Amino acid sequence: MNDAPNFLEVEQLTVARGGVPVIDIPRLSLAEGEVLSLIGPNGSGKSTLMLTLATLLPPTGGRIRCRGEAIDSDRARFAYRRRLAMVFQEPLLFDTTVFENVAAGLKIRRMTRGEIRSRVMETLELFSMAGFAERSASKLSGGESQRTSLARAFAIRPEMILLDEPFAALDAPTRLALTTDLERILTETGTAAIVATHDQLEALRLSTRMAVINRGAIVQGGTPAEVMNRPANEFVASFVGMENVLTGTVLACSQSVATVSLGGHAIELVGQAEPGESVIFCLRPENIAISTTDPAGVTSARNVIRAVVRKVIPMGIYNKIEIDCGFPLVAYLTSQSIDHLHLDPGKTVYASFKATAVHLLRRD
Ligand SMILES: Nc1ncnc2c1ncn2[C@@H]1O[C@H](COP(=O)(O)OP(=O)(O)OP(=O)(O)O)[C@@H](O)[C@H]1O
Repeated sequence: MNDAPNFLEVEQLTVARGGVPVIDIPRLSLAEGEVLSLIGPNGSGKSTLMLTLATLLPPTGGRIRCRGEAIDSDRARFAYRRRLAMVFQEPLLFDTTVFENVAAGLKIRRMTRGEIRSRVMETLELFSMAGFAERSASKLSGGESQRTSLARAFAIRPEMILLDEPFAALDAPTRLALTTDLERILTETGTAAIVATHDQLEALRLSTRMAVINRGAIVQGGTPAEVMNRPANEFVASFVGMENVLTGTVLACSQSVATVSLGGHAIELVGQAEPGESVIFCLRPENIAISTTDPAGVTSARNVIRAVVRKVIPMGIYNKIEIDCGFPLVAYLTSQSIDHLHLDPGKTVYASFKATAVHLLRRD
C-alpha cells in the first residue's frame, strides 16, 4: 500500500464572498500527477474554489494541505505557491514580448540568463510558439495569447497547475487544438492539475477523475465514465447530458434486474428497487439504437419500443431525434442514418436499448 500523502488535500473547506457562504467542501484530494476536472454550471463556485486553492482567497474555515503539510503560515504559503501555477480564462499577459512573458516567473527564481533562455524556448516549443518569441504579446490572437499564458505557467515546471476555464473564450477549432496539446503536455510532464470547466468534453479529454460542483458543494466525484453513465442525482444527470431522465414505477425486481412501468411499457434495467417504488431512470441518447423494422429477435437489447418520430434537430456532427414512445425519448443519429432511414416526423420507428444502459436513481 502506498502511504505517501496526496499532493493536495482539502478538509472542511468553507469560503464566503461578500459575506455570503459560497463553498462548503468536506473533503477533496488530488494525487501526485493526477488531473482532476472540476465541472459545474455558472456560479457554482469553480473560480472561488480555484482562487482559494491558489491561496489568492482566504477560506473562512477548514484546511488545505500540500503533501500532508497544512498551508497555514506565511512560510508554508510561500513554499506552496512556488510549487503551483495558475491559468485563467483571460490570458493576462504583460505588454512586452512573448519571450519576456514566459520568462517572467523564471526571473524571480534566480536562474542564469542562459538557463532562462533555454527554458523559455523549450517551453515555447512545447506549445508550438517558438516562432513567436520576439512578437509583442499585445498583437497575438486569442489562441496564441492562451498558448503564451500556458507556456508561462509551465515554464516554472510547477508541480500542480490550476486551470480556470482556460479555453472558454476561444472558438471551437482553437479550443480543440489547445485541449489536444494540453492533454499531451500534462501527460508528458506528469504535472498534477485541476481544470475548472463547464465543458464536459474538455473534462473528458483532460482528466482521469471528475468532481461535479453545484452551489459550492461537490455533488459527485469519480472517473469520467462513472459520472457520465452513473450520475448520483438528477442535477448531475442533466448536467452531463443524460437527456433522458424519466420517472417510472417499479413493477418487479429480481436478481438486480428491475422492471419499471413507464408510458404503458415495462422497461427492464439493471438496478435494485422495491416494487411500487417511484424511481428515476437515466438513459444516454447515444445508447439508443433506432431502426425502422422491429429488431426483436435480432438485437440483444432487452428493451425494444415502438415509437413515432416527433422532431429531428440538426446539431452539427450529429442529429438529435425526438421520439414518442408513450413517453418522450431523445436519441442521437448521424445525418447519413437519418437520410438512410427516411426519419421524417410521423414515421414509425423502434427504439432499442440494453438493460445495462439504463441507470436507476432512487429518490431519497
Ligand atoms: N467578488 C465577488 N463578490 C461577491 N460574490 C461573488 C464574487 N465572485 C463570485 N461571487 C459569488 O460566488 C458564487 C460562486 O461564483 P464563482 O465565480 O466562483 O462561480 P463559477 O462556477 O466560477 O461561475 P462562472 O463559471 O460563471 O465563472 C456565485 O454566487 C457568485 O455570485
